[in-house]
Amino acid sequence: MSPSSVSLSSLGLTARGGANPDIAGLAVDSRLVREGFLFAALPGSRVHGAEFIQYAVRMGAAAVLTDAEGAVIAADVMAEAGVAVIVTDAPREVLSRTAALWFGAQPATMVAVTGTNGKTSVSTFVRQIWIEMGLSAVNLGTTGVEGAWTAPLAHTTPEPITLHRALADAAANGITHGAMEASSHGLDQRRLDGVTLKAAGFTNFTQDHLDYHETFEAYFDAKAGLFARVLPEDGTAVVNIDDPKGVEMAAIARARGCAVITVGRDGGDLQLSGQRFDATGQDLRFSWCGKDYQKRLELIGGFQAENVLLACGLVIACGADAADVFDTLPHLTTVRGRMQLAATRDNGAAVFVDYAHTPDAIATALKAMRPHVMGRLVAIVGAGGDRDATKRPLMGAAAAEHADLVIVTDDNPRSEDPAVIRSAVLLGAPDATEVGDRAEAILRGVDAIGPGDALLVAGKGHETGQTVGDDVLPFDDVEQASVAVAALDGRLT
Ligand SMILES: CC(=O)N[C@H]1[C@@H](OP(=O)(O)OP(=O)(O)OC[C@H]2O[C@@H](n3ccc(=O)[nH]c3=O)[C@H](O)[C@@H]2O)O[C@H](CO)[C@@H](O)[C@@H]1O[C@H](C)C(=O)N[C@@H](C)C(=O)N[C@H](CCC(=O)O)C(=O)O
Ligand SMILES: Nc1ncnc2c1ncn2[C@@H]1O[C@H](COP(=O)(O)OP(=O)(O)OP(=O)(O)O)[C@@H](O)[C@H]1O
Ligand SMILES: N[C@H](CCC[C@H](N)C(=O)O)C(=O)O
Ligand SMILES: [Mg+2]
Repeated sequence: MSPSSVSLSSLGLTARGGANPDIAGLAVDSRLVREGFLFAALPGSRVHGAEFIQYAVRMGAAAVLTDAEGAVIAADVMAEAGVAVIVTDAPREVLSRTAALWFGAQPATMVAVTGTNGKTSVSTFVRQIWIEMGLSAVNLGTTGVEGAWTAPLAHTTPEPITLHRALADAAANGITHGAMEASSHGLDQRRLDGVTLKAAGFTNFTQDHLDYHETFEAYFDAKAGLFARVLPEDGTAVVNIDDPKGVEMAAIARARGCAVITVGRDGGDLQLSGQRFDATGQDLRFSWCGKDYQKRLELIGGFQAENVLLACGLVIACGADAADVFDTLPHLTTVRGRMQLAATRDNGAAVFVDYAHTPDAIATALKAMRPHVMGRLVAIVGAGGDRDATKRPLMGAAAAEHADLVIVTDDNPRSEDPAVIRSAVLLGAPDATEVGDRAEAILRGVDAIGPGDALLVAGKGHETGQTVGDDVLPFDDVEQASVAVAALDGRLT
């Protein structure tokens, strides 16, 4: 739990001129500053936080943490107000470490997972394995804080004050184990640099978020920060080496003296050697330290086995006995909105909801369904507004290549014109049917599936809203799928 107030120096901060006021709280947004707070005035994409120092001072800020540019922008205001000023060329990193010290406790065993796809899945499986082993655990990320203790989160990797408040609350509630997602934005903005990790995981690297990072190199460098900087030298990197970028991540971690556990189909310390699929799941064969194992997984999709084995590697890296870890596999359950069976038609055709929102995830999800499906595969896809626009035609193309029938619809158009987004997706899927209204698209998709067929509703997964402009309209793919099935099978009263 955070203290009521501590001196600036006990938070490891040195102010210009040696001022050392008591600090009563931390804020990154001037509107949240209260009497005695430290205000972190960070450079932003739209504006420099230093523009709000005057406001923060009026709210009672006792200290300001900023960079050289911020110090220049607000020099007069700060001199006149007499606040303590800390200037650093790494204000985000310093804020993370300060937040860790301010909130104090975090679960003693923490792991973080990065990669384009699979972060939520792997961190959820890590948490499920720990709980199956009798430990008190949570996962933190896109789906909020879940597990032995729950709380909502607005971001996949929250900014450091929110993150460390959540970790301290978890620790205060007796949580000893935590698995978190490290998004590329979060890593780039040093949001998790104050978290003490035992292990870090890497899933895969494909296209996403180029609107923010601009180049693949910058996107890779952001993710590599988990292994090059955040993971301590006595920590363990657990990497998927089927992805060439995983081999690079392993080399980055090894060069710093970190231990490395490799996971893969083609080789690796933890190697997946066989998979047999059926209607409700799959049987896995794999090896660890020269010993073979065979386990049942009640999960749909070949890639989920990769996620599960990466999760096993992370739990083993934290000190668990491997055989105990593998014994939990038959008890793992679907991650919310990830290859989730949402409804089944009277004719046996199944509707799955999945969070695939990148070209690679759409291809992976559809390919993963094939071995479980005898008939045709129908896909419903759409792309988000105010997000990487270059991925749109590629998402359409991935659906067209791997499904037998494609319906293009809306997925959080946000501030953009939904018709423009759909036409970009349709460039990659010219034969697709365009149905803007997502509920109608789901109804049409459900109507199209006969015996042995399956429908994949991609893009929204666990989400419960459709963001149009600034409004979030209630919308849940799982619920809509059930409604559509009930309506078409005459089960609505
Ligand atoms: C693109 C991005 O990451 N933006 C982050 C960034 O905001 P920004 O650069 O746009 O900030 P700005 O509006 O220019 O303002 C600059 C500074 O002034 C401050 N300010 C602003 C207004 C005011 O009145 N007072 C004030 O103090 C702001 O708090 C900010 O620190 O710095 C802010 C403070 O640190 C973050 O909250 C904000 O995350 C926003 C909320 C966001 O939506 N981020 C998304 C894109 C994100 O991080 N997503 C990933 C997705 C992961 C995935 O899909 O894999 C995630 O981890 O969730
Ligand atoms: N190992 C994997 N390889 C390829 N695709 C995957 C893998 N795991 C999950 N996916 C696909 O990516 C989608 C998102 O999965 P998940 O939510 O676990 O990823 P994430 O990395 O947390 O995404 P986000 O960036 O939104 O936080 C899934 O619904 C599935 O379609
Ligand atoms: N965390 C991802 C989720 C995308 C999900 C999809 N439904 C969309 O809105 O694009 C993002 O914000 O880019
Ligand atoms: Mg996620």
